[in-house]
Amino acid sequence: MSLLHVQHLSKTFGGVAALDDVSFELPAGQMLALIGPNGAGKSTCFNLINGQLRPDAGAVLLAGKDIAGMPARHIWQRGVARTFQVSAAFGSMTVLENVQAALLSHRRQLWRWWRPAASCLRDEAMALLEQVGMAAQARRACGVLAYGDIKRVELAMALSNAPRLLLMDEPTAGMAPRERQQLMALTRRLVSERGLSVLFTEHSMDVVFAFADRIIVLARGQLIAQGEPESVRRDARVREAYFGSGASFGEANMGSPA
Ligand SMILES: Nc1ncnc2c1ncn2[C@@H]1O[C@H](COP(=O)(O)OP(=O)(O)OP(=O)(O)O)[C@@H](O)[C@H]1O
Repeated sequence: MSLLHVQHLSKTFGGVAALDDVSFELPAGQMLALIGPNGAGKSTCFNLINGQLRPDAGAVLLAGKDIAGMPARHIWQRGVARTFQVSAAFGSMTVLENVQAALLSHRRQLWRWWRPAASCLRDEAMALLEQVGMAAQARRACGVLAYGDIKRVELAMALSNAPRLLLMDEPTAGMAPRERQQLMALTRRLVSERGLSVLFTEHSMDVVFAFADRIIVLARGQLIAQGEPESVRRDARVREAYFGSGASFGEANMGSPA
């Protein structure tokens, strides 16, 4: 059984079908890329899976249990975490404090925040920072970190509820090519080590084709292709959706689709 099984998911906004009868699966321990031109329905799909939106129809099975329409917090408690394009870390707090706050929030122990930060789940936070290669910078304020390092901290924060499924919304947006590769290689390692499943949206095709085990492609709310990277790269409907022609994906970096 797949960890995530999306079945016939639909969502309409004022007559616009943002997602139209979409179905796909994500097995445990895999990275699945969700791609498509602007307005294809990627964010809507994410928001339906993590409970920010209720579907008009369809199911979202997490390990066999339908979570569609549950409050976002309940879905998070069931092991669905998300990273955002916009930074979720507090710049004035240290790296360690940000991860401690994420751990405390998961356990609904915010009252403990009034104690000295050092006593709150310090070892657990440090263990997470070790995993993302940020332990050495634990005492630095997030506000002074390089962008790629902030992304690592956010990854540690997302891991604070020991997720089974991690949703990553354009994880490498705004990063230099080398930083992109490093962040996704780290994500890949976490997937292997923790048996995590990752669903990610991404406009950078070099990242998608290098790191996705499988790819699903949306266009105007409909799933138009899915499969392994090479078959998706060759798919005529995908090229049509991206370029409106028979043009092919470049070998390296496509940049943002039109
Ligand atoms: N809250 C909303 N109210 C009205 N229409 C919406 C809403 N959210 C999304 N839409 C519409 O649904 C469609 C899908 O939007 P969505 O944001 O899911 O696409 P996307 O693939 O994430 O796009 P992008 O790559 O530009 O972020 C678009 O036509 C969008 O205008």
